[in-house]
Amino acid sequence: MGHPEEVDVIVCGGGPAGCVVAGRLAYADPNLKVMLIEGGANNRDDPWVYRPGIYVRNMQQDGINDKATFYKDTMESSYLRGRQSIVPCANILGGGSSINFQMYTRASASDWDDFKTEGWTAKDLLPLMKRLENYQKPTNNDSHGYDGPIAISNGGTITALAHDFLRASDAMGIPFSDDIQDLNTSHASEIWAKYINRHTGRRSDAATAYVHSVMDVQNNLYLRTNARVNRVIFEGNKAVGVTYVPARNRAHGGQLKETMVKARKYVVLSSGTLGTPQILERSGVGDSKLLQKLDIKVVSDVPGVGEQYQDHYTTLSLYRVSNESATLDDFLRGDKEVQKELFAEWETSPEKARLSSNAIDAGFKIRPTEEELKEMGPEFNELWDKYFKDKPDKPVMFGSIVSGAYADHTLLPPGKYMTMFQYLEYPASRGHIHISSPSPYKAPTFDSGFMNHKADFAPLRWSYKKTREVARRMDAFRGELTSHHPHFYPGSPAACKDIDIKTAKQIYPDGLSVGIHMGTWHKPGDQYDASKVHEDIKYTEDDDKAIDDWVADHVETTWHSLGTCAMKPHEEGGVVDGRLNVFGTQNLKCVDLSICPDNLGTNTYSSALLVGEKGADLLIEELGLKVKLPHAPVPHAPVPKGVPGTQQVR
Ligand SMILES: Cc1cc2nc3c(=O)[nH]c(=O)nc-3n(C[C@H](O)[C@H](O)[C@H](O)COP(=O)(O)OP(=O)(O)OC[C@H]3O[C@@H](n4cnc5c(N)ncnc54)[C@H](O)[C@@H]3O)c2cc1C
Repeated sequence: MGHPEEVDVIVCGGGPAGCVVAGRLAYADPNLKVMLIEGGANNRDDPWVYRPGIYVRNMQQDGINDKATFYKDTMESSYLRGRQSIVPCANILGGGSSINFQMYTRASASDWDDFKTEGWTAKDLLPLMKRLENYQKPTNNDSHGYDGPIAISNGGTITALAHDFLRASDAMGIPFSDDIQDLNTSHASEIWAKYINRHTGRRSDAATAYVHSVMDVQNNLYLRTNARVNRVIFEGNKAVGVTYVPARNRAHGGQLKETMVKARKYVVLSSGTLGTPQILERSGVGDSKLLQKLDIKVVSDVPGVGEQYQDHYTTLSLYRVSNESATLDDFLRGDKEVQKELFAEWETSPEKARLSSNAIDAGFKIRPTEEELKEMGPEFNELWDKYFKDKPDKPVMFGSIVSGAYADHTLLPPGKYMTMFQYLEYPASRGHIHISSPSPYKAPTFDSGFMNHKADFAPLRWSYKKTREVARRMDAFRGELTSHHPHFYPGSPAACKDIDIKTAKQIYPDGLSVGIHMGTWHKPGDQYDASKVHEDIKYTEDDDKAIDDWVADHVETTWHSLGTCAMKPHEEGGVVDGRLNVFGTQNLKCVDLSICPDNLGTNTYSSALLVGEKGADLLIEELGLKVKLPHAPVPHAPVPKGVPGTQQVR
């Protein structure tokens, strides 16, 4: 079917927010022509998308079929000891939801209230949070939904390591709770839920849920993939269409081959936090000084475009676990037999397969105690007083356990691992992204801003210590992988100890070299003793410095970019108003996580969907339509023989 040259609404970017907008609008009125233009490939029936357990592979960059765009800091950062950080972001239909780790969490109520925008309080948004969910876990509160298109469950399996982690966390003063995604809990642990349908064992991505579902039953949603939106076309300041180019320019020797599509009613930018500001700037909306320098005609002078880039920051620490532990390491290493077994298990019984999981089965949200606060230094305490003290629902850090090493296995010795993810939810640091040329093929100027505010070191240091104490108290703990920890002075009581000799000998029973070089290359850990009572490790100032250096060397994105087209007044650096209209333009909205004026304490897929639902409501209202509920039935990926073509809902 050929695509029309004019439609009613064009949605630029098929991430979670864009998919919600395009799908909801098209489903609301079969006569409304909606076009969704996505820079990456179609995700439909892609086994590297719908099988949950292979998500790690999506972070490989092979230059042929990349599912992500890798944004690299343009300059070396003095805050990262000269490093240039890399922020991968989705380049595929479904956006982050097609490649992400599928961890389900939600923002705290005060996060939305802090937007200070009419219609955006947590109370206003709660019905939309429910509307998007097909929640498949038992729960004891009324904040979840059951008839929406996005499935949330515990996946096919929960490892014993996760239970071990929860018990050890409890011993560290972090109580277990049924559900810490109730918008209020800020210090507790839980079985961490996943965007996986428990009936089908499939990833619950936004394109399958909102777009493929509608395209299966209606013909008014036009999907263009591998097409990069270049710019918005304006008549005066009214958006009347867009141009797009092939996502790769190799075919045309670098020449711009633009195709134009007209929009009778709206142009919606949903190209994500790093994509949307670039389209705005190429279209003449941004800081007039930058635009004039690049010879781009100014449509609206909005200096906030591309500013206030935010993320969450993570460091990962790796621990050895007992050889009996169930982990994904052999699968991830590429052991052919194990891969065959796990893929076969997933094919035959996806509802209980090990691959119907991300192996991230438990986690916690934490706030420091008064005692801990005293050790976190003046910069963080100032931030605490301003930001956290009066908002008891805001956690400072998240921590979660991966049953396996989230790492490049060629860099690791043999054996089994667990990874502690510790991530900072409300960093004070800020970055920016701006185009460096009017060409959509030229890399932008990007500064992630990671760690450029000193207050961000203390919570990362604190949570490293906290997760280390949890790890040491776990039954499966068998040492620290020293290469993936801070480099403390060898004589410090805080110095890491690696695998104990007994566990090492189990790995290489006939090995002749196990345990040699003790004290130089290998400082072995103590042999496992179930009766051991653990004392907290004491850290000196030098030890803290070692942790801070390690943070600077290794801190990285959690892929939770937001904030570059903030919803706040123009004079305060805002880009959109409360109805998501871009200042100084007509018929142009931004609907994705770029609109967040402040951070959200959550893994951000839930929030991207929510912003999409809110944007869809605003558009549907302005078009004089009504949202059609429930949404179109969500298809399987791919439809297996003898199984109904839709996912079951509760
Ligand atoms: C590797 C990774 C792991 C993550 N893990 C989790 C997790 O476990 N749990 C969680 O809750 N969240 C996670 N997230 C975050 C979550 O997926 C994102 O917050 C969410 O996808 C953001 O949605 P969005 O709609 O704002 O933008 P995006 O998802 O970034 O979507 C933007 C879309 O626009 C397209 N695009 C960009 N520029 C153009 C252009 N010029 N023309 C056309 N199309 C364009 C992109 O290809 C992309 O599809 C993860 C993200 C990543 C990348």
